[in-house]
Amino acid sequence: MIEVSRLSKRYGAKTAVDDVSFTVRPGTVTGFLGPNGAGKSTTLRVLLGLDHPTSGTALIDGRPYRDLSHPLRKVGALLDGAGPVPERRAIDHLTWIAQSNRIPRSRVREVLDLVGLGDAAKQRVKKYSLGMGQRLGIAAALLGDPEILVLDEPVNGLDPDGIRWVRTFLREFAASGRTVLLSSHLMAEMAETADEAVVIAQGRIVARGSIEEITEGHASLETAFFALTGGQVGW
Ligand SMILES: Nc1ncnc2c1ncn2[C@@H]1O[C@H](COP(=O)(O)OP(=O)(O)OP(=O)(O)O)[C@@H](O)[C@H]1O
Repeated sequence: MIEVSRLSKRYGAKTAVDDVSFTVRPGTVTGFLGPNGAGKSTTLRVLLGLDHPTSGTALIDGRPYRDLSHPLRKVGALLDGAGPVPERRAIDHLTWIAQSNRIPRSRVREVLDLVGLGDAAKQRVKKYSLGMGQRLGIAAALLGDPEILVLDEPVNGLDPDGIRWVRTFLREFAASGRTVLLSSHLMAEMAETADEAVVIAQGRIVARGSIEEITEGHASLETAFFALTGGQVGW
């Protein structure tokens, strides 16, 4: 369970996240939606202990990320910009993460097979396509066989096959009773993948609930989104 409660984050005079509260329940895929600059990445960074909140809390099973005894076994994360060293082979990249987190080496092969990179395990990461890179990021998030996945824009750059693969994977992951929080700019995709959504604009929550609740009275999740966020440009 993820519980964000009255979370605020200011950078100098700029309020990036303003009194944000929401929960993400096990067994669901929850979409985190918002225009550019809305505060999604900031919220996820605080949740993952990469940044300190100005006030409020972001807890994972009742604890801040930094207090988890085996963080990778509890939460797997894919954030923008946290890529592997391009010269490294994929298998070495994952082995390094596994070893530094006391995860058995055998798990590296498992996650590579799980994301469909088994045959490309020994290629250098710089030879990977964008889609392969995203799969490798998801493989890294899965190393600890976590109960919770937190993914920032996981389908960015993926082709339709790749997008469908991520969707099916996340649906199955949640169906097994685990928890998924993912941000995405792709409304149609989010409507297919998520059960619940949290919509943020200018640092504040403007809607949360099931996709059906948020879409009610609108032609689609996308039109609901534009109505809720004031049709801000930048999408
Ligand atoms: N380190 C920082 N210093 C100053 N301002 C920041 C910092 N990080 C984020 N911000 C500002 O906080 C606001 C929220 O940014 P954030 O990256 O969380 O938005 P986002 O919803 O993830 O947007 P995007 O979809 O573009 O990634 C933005 O106005 C951004 O410029």
